[in-house]
Amino acid sequence: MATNGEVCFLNTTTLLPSINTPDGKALASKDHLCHDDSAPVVKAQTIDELHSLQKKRSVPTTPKTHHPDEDLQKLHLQSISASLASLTRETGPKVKSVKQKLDYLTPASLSTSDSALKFTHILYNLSPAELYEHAIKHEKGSFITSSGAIATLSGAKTGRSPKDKRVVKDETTAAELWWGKGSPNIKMDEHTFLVNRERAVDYLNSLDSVFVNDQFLNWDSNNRFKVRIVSARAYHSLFMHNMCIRPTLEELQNFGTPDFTIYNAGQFPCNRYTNYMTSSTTINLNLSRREMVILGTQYAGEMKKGLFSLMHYLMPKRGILSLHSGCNMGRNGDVALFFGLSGTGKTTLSTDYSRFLIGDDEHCWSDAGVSNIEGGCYAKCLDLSPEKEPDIFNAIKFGTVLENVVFDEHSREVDYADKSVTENTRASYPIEYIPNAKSPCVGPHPKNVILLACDAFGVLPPVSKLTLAQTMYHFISGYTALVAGTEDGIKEPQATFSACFGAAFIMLHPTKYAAMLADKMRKYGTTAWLVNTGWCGGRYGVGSRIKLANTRRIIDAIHSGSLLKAEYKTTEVFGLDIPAAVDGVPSEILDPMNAWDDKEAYKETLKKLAGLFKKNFEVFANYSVGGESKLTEEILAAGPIF
Ligand SMILES: Nc1ncnc2c1ncn2[C@@H]1O[C@H](COP(=O)(O)OP(=O)(O)O)[C@@H](O)[C@H]1O
Ligand SMILES: C=C(OP(=O)(O)O)C(=O)O
Ligand SMILES: [Ca+2]
Ligand SMILES: [Mn+2]
Repeated sequence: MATNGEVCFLNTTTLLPSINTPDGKALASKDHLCHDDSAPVVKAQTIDELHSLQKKRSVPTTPKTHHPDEDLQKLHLQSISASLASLTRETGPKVKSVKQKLDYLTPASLSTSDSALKFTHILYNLSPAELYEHAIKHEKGSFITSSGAIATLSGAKTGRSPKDKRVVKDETTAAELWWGKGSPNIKMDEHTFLVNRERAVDYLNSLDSVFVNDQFLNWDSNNRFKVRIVSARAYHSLFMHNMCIRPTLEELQNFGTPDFTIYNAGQFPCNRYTNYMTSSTTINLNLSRREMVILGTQYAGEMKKGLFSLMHYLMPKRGILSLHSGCNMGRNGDVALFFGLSGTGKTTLSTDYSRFLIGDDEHCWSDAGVSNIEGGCYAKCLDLSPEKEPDIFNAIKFGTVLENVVFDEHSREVDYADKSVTENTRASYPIEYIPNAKSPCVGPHPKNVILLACDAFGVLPPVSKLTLAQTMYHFISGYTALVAGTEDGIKEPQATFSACFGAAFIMLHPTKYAAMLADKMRKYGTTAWLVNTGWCGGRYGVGSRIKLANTRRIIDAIHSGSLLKAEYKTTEVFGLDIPAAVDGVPSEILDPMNAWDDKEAYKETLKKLAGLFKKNFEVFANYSVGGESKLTEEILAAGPIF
């Protein structure tokens, strides 16, 4: 084919109409043949010139070459270069931003390897439109859907790999972190971390270009952190653009050195012969170096949840509680937190058209109130419908990353019911894509905390009011039960217990977070509720999942304060206080015993679940919560009795 300015002749010249030149003289002598002079002529002499007219000079989100403070500019580039330093490139690669044609930084040492001679283009804080183009040009499986979102594949991994997470155990972290049975922190040593870091950095440097995102964590301006994400895929860069807080141009120019850096070399495996590695996937956290390395998984959620782990270490040091929770606020300033494991409804229920969204997944509770850690949401898309979840549905537009969804090859219409790739289909979008998101994403102390459990056993009541001791018991337990397989036939629900509703992300012993929660709830007079977003009227296969509309009415009654005034009775075994009536909800479902036809089956299932709770709690029985023996005793007594 002909390229730029070259002409390729086809054997049809005799059929061609006359051609007008820029000066208006027709090339062919035959007059008036397809002669069209209605359109003005472009102001360009060459194709290159024409293309250069297309892009208007903008204020890039990148610190500019002609930044008034050249020293600052240079420091910034050196900092990016330093992030990518390795043994073969002592000062990092020669950094070049493709946008700006910057002078290359010359390495201090002589070039000793091919790697050191090679340029690596830095694609720095690109816009969503630029990232779309990169993804579509270079990343197989990237497509624009009919609503304007970008569909992508996360590769072999479509969910997190908690068994492949490693945390560096050094002198400091040995003493500070929770290690051993039940802990998510599987140790690795500093040397092995450096081996993996080098592997990731060398991989990234071997590419023609890498993406660098400089962004923030935490909307609480007194406790904000600067993060840098170095990645190889436009998908990862756009995902983090959406999920972290996006800096203003001014904030970016004064960014300086990041507090924490992620090296995402997810397409490249770790070497499984390396010490401490048990597969070709590894996610490594080094708190002393303030770095994270990802090898062998492209699932983008690892980055956001890795940063969340970091916050679970840094925040408690400052007396701030980090929580795996959604958060929203009513018009009167009443804040609610929604705790729960994956799939229990944090994102769905915190996104509520009648309330302000503060965040869907990660929050801090300090003496100043609550703050979102992130700048975006990460919603499950399976069976998403515009009727049931309009705000999330409408957020899936230009800029949104749609992971692992299936779409029509022609219309690019997404089929949200299709789980051919995975059940864990996801949408990542900036929080402002939700119309009533609050900006900044902060709020006063919570009036209510709502513990969500999706109970596929169907024995937990749709709603119950908790005492402080019960709140602690259920917070430390972190229960949910989902159904394992989707193959035909009824499958036994799988009970999951995950301390603090996020055991995969906590860094300290669960009782540390629980003590802080108890302390804050007492101090600020917060009420706690347990809401079952799972089955009622029988276990999975017999009963059915409680309708989202009913759960929403229950949540509305909590927010409005009307549920506080209801009449309560106490259930057997779990000793939960359940209301007799909730506005708009059929009363017969409120007591799970009523809802089950087979009362014997109910009692049996109830005891079975209670037994699982008891067994899970055994490991915590010897720990005191916040050094308060009275509270510890109360918590132990707040579990099921049978
Ligand atoms: N009664 C219900 N309450 C909450 N979610 C429900 C309910 N019934 C069905 N769902 C579905 O369950 C899923 C909850 O997932 P999500 O809100 O993303 O959980 P999380 O954010 O806690 O991981 C959504 O797909 C939602 O549509
Ligand atoms: C992103 C995640 O969070 P959640 O499912 O709670 O939304 C995850 O657990 O990978
Ligand atoms: Ca989760
Ligand atoms: Mn969520």
